[in-house]
Amino acid sequence: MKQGQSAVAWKPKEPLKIETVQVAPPKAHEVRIKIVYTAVCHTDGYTLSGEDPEGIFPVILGHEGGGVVESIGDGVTNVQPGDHVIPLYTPQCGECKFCKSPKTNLCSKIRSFQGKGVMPDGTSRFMCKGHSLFHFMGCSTFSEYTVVADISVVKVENKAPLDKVCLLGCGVSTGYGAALNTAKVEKNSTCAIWGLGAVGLAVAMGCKAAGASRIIGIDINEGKFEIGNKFGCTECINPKMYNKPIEEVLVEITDGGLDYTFECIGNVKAMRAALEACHKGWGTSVIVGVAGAGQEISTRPFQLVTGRVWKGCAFGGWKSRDSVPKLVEKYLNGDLILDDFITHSLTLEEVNDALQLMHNGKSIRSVLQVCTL
Ligand SMILES: NC(=O)C1=CN([C@@H]2O[C@H](COP(=O)(O)OP(=O)(O)OC[C@H]3O[C@@H](n4cnc5c(N)ncnc54)[C@H](OP(=O)(O)O)[C@@H]3O)[C@@H](O)[C@H]2O)C=CC1
Ligand SMILES: N[C@@H](CCC(=O)N[C@@H](CSC=O)C(=O)NCC(=O)O)C(=O)O
Ligand SMILES: [Zn+2]
Ligand SMILES: [Zn+2]
Repeated sequence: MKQGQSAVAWKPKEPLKIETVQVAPPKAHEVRIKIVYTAVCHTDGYTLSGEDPEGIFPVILGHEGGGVVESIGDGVTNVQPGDHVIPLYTPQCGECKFCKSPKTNLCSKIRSFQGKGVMPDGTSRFMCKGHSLFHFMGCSTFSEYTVVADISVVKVENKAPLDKVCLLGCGVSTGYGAALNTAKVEKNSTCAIWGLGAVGLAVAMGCKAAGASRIIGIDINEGKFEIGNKFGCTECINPKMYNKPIEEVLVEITDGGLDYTFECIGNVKAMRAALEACHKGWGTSVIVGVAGAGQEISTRPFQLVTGRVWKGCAFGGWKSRDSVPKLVEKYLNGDLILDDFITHSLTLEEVNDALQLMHNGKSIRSVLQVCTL
């Protein structure tokens, strides 16, 4: 048993509490990790808000982490103690029908357990004050020690700074992959991105890398425009500054609509606007944002009949264990930005401040130091 500090979400909507948590040893095909850094993603705040249909409490949130393997269970061959690793909320078993298909990255091997907040044997490794705590997205990185399935973790080069590459555990990989893998943005194409948080900015980075000629950032927080331009937006607009729907504005200023649009907020009205801003005949809209419980998308079917395509992705469509080390390498070679996403460097004790900064639109990513290497 290992004992360490974790930020525990005892109930929805309540501040997280730093608690001493007992973390059981890894069972077969499990890995216990000492988390060194974790970032805070909008999805952590979403689940804490009580809007996640799969939200379950008490739980240790966090899924954008970097750490060092502390111990491994029987049968683990892909990592060993001392390895630097990134936990993966989208695992890759390599054996299920999803993993075998080149069409998706959604491994199904342990998804049902992950959604129930337990390890693949149906139990938790976390205990606090006599209570069992649930795992979150198969990662639970707001914790000094965590246990994950071996298919949910990948080794990265020791020289990769964990306070930066932890961002590849979710937001940056997601946005970058949404542009490159899901939309497959082409050279000289036109793109628009709703929501200039880390995910939307990473989409912009992907669109720029693909050679898009016009990348329009759309956000109600004009404080995000400067960083939007830095990540490749050729212009940024605030939908509230127009007296007609933003999709109409966009269709007008782009000669009939965009080639690719991306929703990176989790707002179903923005999802509709993003679809309807697409060019007739070929425009593709990618849903990346996660909408709250009970919300549904709608549009006139005519929008699809006339050739627009509506799709979405999780973790940017990356097959996780194959791709994350390559993204790390890209970062180390200077071909992928990570540092500029980090607006705040805090500690695990300051996790509630990090959540507040996110909700107030003041941060892109806060990276929390959980312990020292
Ligand atoms: N599909 C997937 O695999 C993944 C999905 N997600 C989801 O992606 C979304 C974005 O995540 P993240 O970048 O971390 O979130 P952030 O909160 O950092 O960014 C969202 C941005 O959208 C802006 N915004 C809010 N409402 C509107 C609106 N009506 N119109 C235009 N802009 C708006 C926010 O403004 P303000 O600054 O005022 O808040 C903020 O700048 C979330 O829904 C998250 O859950 C995240 C990771 C993976
Ligand atoms: N639990 C929610 C859905 C949440 C969701 O869509 N999560 C994304 C990742 S968001 C990361 O920050 C995801 O990977 N989805 C695919 C999956 O299999 O979960 C709900 O029940 O609506
Ligand atoms: Zn996330
Ligand atoms: Zn699989």
